[in-house]
Amino acid sequence: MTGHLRALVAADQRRPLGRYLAASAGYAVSEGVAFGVLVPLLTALFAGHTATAGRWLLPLTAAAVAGWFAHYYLGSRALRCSSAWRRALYARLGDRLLTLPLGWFDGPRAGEVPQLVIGDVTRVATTVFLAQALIGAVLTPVTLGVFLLGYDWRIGLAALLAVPVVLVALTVGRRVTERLEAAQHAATTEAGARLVEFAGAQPTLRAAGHTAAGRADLDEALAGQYRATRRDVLGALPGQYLGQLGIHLTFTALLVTGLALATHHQLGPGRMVALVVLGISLLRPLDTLVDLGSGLRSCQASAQRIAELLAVEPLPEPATGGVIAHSGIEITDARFGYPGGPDVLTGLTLTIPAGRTTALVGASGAGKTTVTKLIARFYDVTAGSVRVGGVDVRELTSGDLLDHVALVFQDVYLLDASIEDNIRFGNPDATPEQVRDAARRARVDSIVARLPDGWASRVGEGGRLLSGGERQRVAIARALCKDAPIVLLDEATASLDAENEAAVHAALAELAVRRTILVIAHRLDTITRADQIAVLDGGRVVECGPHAELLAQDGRYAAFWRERERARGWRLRAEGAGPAGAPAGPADAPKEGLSVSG
Ligand SMILES: Nc1ncnc2c1ncn2[C@@H]1O[C@H](COP(=O)(O)OP(=O)(O)OP(=O)(O)O)[C@@H](O)[C@H]1O
Repeated sequence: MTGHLRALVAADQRRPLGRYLAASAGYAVSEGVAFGVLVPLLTALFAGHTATAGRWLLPLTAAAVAGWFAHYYLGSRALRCSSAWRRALYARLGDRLLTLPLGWFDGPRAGEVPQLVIGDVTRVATTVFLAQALIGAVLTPVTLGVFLLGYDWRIGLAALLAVPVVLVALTVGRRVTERLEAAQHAATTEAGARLVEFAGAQPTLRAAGHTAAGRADLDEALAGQYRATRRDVLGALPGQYLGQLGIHLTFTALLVTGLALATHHQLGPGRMVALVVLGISLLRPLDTLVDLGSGLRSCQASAQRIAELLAVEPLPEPATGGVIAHSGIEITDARFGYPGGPDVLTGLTLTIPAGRTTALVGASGAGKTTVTKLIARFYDVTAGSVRVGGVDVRELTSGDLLDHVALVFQDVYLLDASIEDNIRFGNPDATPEQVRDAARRARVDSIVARLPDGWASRVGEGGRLLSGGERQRVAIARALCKDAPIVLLDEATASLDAENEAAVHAALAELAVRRTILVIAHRLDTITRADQIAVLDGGRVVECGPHAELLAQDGRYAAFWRERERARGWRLRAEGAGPAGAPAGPADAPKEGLSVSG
């Protein structure tokens, strides 16, 4: 066991695993001994010395019985070691996932978690079985080699010289097969992906009347898969037979050596046959050895992925954090950039007063979401500070910070559970009355009224059975249920129908009572109702104040506002004059400058 694999064995598992490996070694040697004893037994039998042969039967039987018990013991031990290792890895991964910086889940590795937990852990745990097979494939031939050299150095030497030849033949054959299998696997994956894409695009393609579009890509991928499978089937055969050819040639060479010795009366026929059989037995496990090589490489790759995740450092935090004195937030001269990227915030300063609503506006990519993530400490600023309730977030425990903050994302993720459970998720200790009250205030009760099973209706994975606006209302109810004094909210950009729009606004108004709200505002209504509006540009707050004050400043915000007013007027005219279903105008077009919709 090497490198990352060894590093994944916990201290308390080392001893039982060591015992298991030692027992595997004992078993492998005893197998070699049992084969080795066959030689004097067969020699005596061929020579007609049945009494001598009978005497050799005793150690042979003893070795066979010991081997049987060892095999049984190893089987149950392997299962126990493997499942204990799997449990320990799950526990370590679970602990690590709990302490990973929240920002990690934003990054490219987050998508690998299911593969890591399901595939990689299982693969690493099966190394226990591979290790036993590996030990057998090495130690049994070594033992046989020792016996063979002791019985007849010439046949022993011939068999040992054949080892590298057979190993090279098997390895080359295996490489050829693996390369072809990899190409075939890639082609199959590609064809599968094209098929899924083709199926997924059907509604769009049919709606646009392009039923044949996308078919060419799919046909090409299927043809590629057929070609790769054909190459694999035809090309893998020589690869597979190359190794076998090596073994057969070696068998012939051993037989010729034995026959030559027997012809020159240097070896009896019985002994010659027994030694040749022993020589072949020495070479057989090499096939397994080469097979195990590729299995072991994939286990090591899995171990490396797990080790990399376990090595991700949590953000440092104190054992006992400071005391959050109020629900105001101060961001001072904050700089931040995502790993490997340019700075998104370049010295941002913003005071978010307690109990008030602050709207963040700015062009797409200006860093509005990033500001909320720094407050919830998904990441740490690289310079400057973020203070919540007067305390730097780095001096708070993550538990304390997240107890005070509720997050309502734009792409709300709901659990595939009932609406009630989804709301309770914000506060597992909430009473049924508190849950219903939060739901009522977030206008979720009207959603419940139209669902077939009422409160018990499941919302589907991610909440797919609800509309975007409805999902956000459930998320607001969840935040109300949590009753955190600070709410960070990314308003839905999706266009909402009139009922949802009104309900979301009513829910937001409930949320704003007594709470500090930082809202990434996309709607003019939300912006104008905010106590203050912070305009982000170039990684800084360039203007901050109430709507009327910012308009009076006649700066960036005022320019944006005039633009929106013009767009709204244009839209009203277009709606009044245009044909039914005509585009509504710039209000629905991709936004330039500040990101809001009217
Ligand atoms: N996890 C991430 N890793 C790397 N870069 C990121 C990540 N999240 C955001 N960014 C980049 O940081 C910049 C600011 O992104 P952010 O999401 O904060 O902007 P935004 O103002 O909220 O934009 P929008 O209004 O479009 O949501 C963008 O250039 C974005 O590409």
